Amino acid sequence: MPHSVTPSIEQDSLKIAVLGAAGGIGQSLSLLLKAQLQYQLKESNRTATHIHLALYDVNQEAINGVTADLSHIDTPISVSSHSPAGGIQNCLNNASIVVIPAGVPRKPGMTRDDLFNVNAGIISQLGDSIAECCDLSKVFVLVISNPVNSLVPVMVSNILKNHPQSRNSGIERRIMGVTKLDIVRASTFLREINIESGLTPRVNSMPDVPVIGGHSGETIIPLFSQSNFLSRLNADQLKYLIHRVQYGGDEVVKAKNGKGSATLSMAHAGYKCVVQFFSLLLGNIDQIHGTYYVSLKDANNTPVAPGADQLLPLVNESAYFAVPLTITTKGVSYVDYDIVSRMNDMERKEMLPICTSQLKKNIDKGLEFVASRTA
Ligand SMILES: NC(=O)c1ccc[n+]([C@@H]2O[C@H](COP(=O)([O-])OP(=O)(O)OC[C@H]3O[C@@H](n4cnc5c(N)ncnc54)[C@H](O)[C@@H]3O)[C@@H](O)[C@H]2O)c1
Ligand SMILES: O=C(O)C[C@H](O)C(=O)O
Repeated sequence: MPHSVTPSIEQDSLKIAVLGAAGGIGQSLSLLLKAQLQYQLKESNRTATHIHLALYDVNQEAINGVTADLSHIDTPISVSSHSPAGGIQNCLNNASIVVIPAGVPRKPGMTRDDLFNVNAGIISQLGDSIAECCDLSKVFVLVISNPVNSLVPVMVSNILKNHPQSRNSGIERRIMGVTKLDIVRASTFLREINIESGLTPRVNSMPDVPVIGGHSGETIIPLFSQSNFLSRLNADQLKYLIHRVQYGGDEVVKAKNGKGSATLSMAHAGYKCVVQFFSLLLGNIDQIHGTYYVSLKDANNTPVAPGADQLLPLVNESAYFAVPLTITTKGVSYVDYDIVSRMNDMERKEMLPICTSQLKKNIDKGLEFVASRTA
C-alpha cells in the first residue's frame, strides 16, 4: 500500500508527480513544491483547487521517510509516497505534470554521457509507465535526468514507437528537457562579474541571458550578446563567462568530490519550471514563454509548431534543440527561430556548428538505444 497522507484527491485537483523524489534534487524540489506552490493559487480564481504531490522512488524506505517529513509542513498541499512495492500507477494516475530527476548523477572525472547506459534504461521504463498510466493528450513531462541531450530523444521516441495510444496524442509537444539551470547560472555569473567590474546592480533584479542548444559542455550556448551588458564585457570576461556556464556543472561535481552533482540549484531551477506549467494548467496564464530542450519534429516527422520549420535549417537540421518557446496546454505552439538570427557572428559561426555536431551524436545515441530496445 502506498503511504498516503491525504489519500483522496478532490475533483478539482491538480496532481504533480515527482519520479526520483528521494534523491538530492527530488527532495529539495519536493520541499519547494510543498512549501511554495499554494502561493500560485492566490493569483488564481480556482481557489478550490486541491494540489497533490505524488512522490515516487525505487528506494522505498527513503521515499516513505521523505513523504512523512514533508507531510508535516503547514501548507494545503497533500503528499503521497510511492515505490515499486505499491506500484508506480498510483503515483502517475491523473498526474498533470510529471517531473523526472530519477537516475544516477556524475562523480568527478565522469561526463554526462557516461551516465547514459544506466539512465537511458531508467528513463525508458519510466516512459513506459507514463504511457500506460497518464493521459498522453494532456500530461506534461519534464526530464531533468542526464544526459538530457540523449534522454529526451529516448523519452519521446520510446513513447511514440512503443505505445500506440500515443498516436495523435501530441505528447511529443509536451515532453521538455530541463535546461533552466544553464539560464540560472548565466544570469548569476553575469551579475557577479558586473559587480566585480564596479557596477551596482539593483538588489531585486537579475540580468536576463538566453541560453540555447543542449545541456552539456559546448552544446550549451549562452547568448551574452543578447543581454543588456554585452558592451560592458571585455573579451576575456566574455570568454570566462561562456566557459563558466558551459562547465558550471563540473564546478559543483568537483566541489562535492564524489557526493554527486548540483542538487539545490537544480531544484531551484526545476521549481521555476514547474511553477510555469502549474500556472498554465491552473489558468493563471494562457501560455508559457520558456526555454526547453524539445523535439523540433512531431510524430509525423513534420515541424512541431510554427517557427520550427525556420529553425531546423539554421540549426543544421538538429532534431532536438533548446530554444525559447511558446507553450499552451496543448504543448509547444511556437518556436522562436529568430533567436538564431539575433546571434552575433561568433555565436552563430563558431559556437552553433560545434553545438549541433555534438548534439547530433547525442540524439542519435538516444534514438539508437530505443531502436535496439524495440528490436
Ligand atoms: N538537467 C539538469 O540541469 C540537471 C542538473 C543536475 C542534475 N541532473 C541529473 O539529475 C539526475 C538526478 O540527480 P540527483 O543528484 O538527484 O541524484 P540522486 O542519486 O541524489 O537521486 C536520484 C534518485 O533517483 C532514484 N531512482 C533511481 N532509479 C529510479 C527509478 N527507476 N525510478 C525512480 N527513481 C529512481 C534513486 O533512488 C535516487 O533517490 C542525475 O542524472 C543528474 O545528472 C540534471
Ligand atoms: O553536471 C552535472 O552532471 C549535473 C548537471 O547537469 C549540471 O549542469 O549541474
